[in-house]
Amino acid sequence: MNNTSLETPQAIAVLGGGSFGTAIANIAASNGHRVKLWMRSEKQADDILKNRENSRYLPGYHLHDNLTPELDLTEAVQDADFVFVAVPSKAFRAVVEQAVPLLQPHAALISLTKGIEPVSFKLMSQILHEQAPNHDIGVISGPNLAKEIADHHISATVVASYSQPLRQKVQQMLSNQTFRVYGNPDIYGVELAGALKNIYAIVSGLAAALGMAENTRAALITRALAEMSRFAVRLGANPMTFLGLAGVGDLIVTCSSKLSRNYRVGYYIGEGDSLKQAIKRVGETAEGINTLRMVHDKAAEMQIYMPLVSGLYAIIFEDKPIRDVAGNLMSGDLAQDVEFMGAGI
Ligand SMILES: NC(=O)C1=CN([C@@H]2O[C@H](COP(=O)(O)OP(=O)(O)OC[C@H]3O[C@@H](n4cnc5c(N)ncnc54)[C@H](O)[C@@H]3O)[C@@H](O)[C@H]2O)C=CC1
Ligand SMILES: O=C(CO)COP(=O)(O)O
Repeated sequence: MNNTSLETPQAIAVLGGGSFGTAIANIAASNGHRVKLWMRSEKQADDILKNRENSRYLPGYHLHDNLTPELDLTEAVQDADFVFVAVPSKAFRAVVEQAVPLLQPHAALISLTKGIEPVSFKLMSQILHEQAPNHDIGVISGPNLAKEIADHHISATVVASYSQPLRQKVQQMLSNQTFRVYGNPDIYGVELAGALKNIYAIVSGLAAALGMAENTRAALITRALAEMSRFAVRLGANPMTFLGLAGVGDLIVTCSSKLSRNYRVGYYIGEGDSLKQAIKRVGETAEGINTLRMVHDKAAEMQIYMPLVSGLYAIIFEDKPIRDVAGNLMSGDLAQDVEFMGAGI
């Protein structure tokens, strides 16, 4: 990574011109950096050049002049000091494989993606470590609905990396009056939190469509936190990470807002749509369905108790009636509230 001060404009590439890639690219551009936003669609790139707007993924938001759309991957990354990857998890490896041979030796790679690779159960940072072992690597995750960021609502996020200089540079590069970036060295925990919360957003959307009360929402979010930290600790993450923005913060927002695509998938299923209809109706990336499959299988393999994951899986993939699943959740063995306090209290 280069050591120039961030008062000097940095060359930044953002790979993926969807809603989150565009929102983060626009923050960096507005902070004075030179940003190339790599995208596949010529139509979208033209739209940005002519109208300074990504009307497909982030309609109604003006994009800063420092942001340039780019269709050619080599042009996008060859001079970049920092490369942010914002494509869905299923496309992540293929995009990174193409980009890495084109990078400057000092370039850092930062994932914005909240998912798990199908089949391999790898997180995006693990793919980055495999593909680019000589580059500094980080991830960004937190309660960050792209439209609210673009709307300049006060928001906060977390950059996680083993490299303290990289954390600090990303904090400086992206922070502004309405966006505040915190650091965390627990890259695996931050990333796992961002992926897992999508499952509970679907549960919460589904419950909301069925008339969930506020007590119910609070119970659901809190038990989701217990369940996801139990899983993450067994996989080697630090449970304390789940008390931060990437854990509690992101659970609160995605389990409460119709701006979350995962919440909407659940909501539409609760209204009676099939999974296929719900995904089509959302029309954008909803990582939680793949994550649900992956986590369900991993929890079974490692014998980790995850009643919300099992319940949602049974509703979506085994056609179990929602009422039966809710009944089972309420009649499980009576348990301790905060399990990391130990059994002796
Ligand atoms: N939208 C949001 O509020 C947030 C999204 N994220 C995460 O960011 C990641 C990306 O999501 P969004 O930008 O929201 O998705 P999106 O659905 O808005 O856009 C996805 C973008 O990726 C592009 N893409 C898909 N496959 C590709 C490929 N093979 N090669 C090149 N480009 C490809 C699409 O053309 C599109 O531009 C997801 O993992 C999501 O969980 C994280 C935080 C907030
Ligand atoms: O991760 C997000 C907000 O933090 C966005 O959630 P969705 O992918 O469900 O829209």
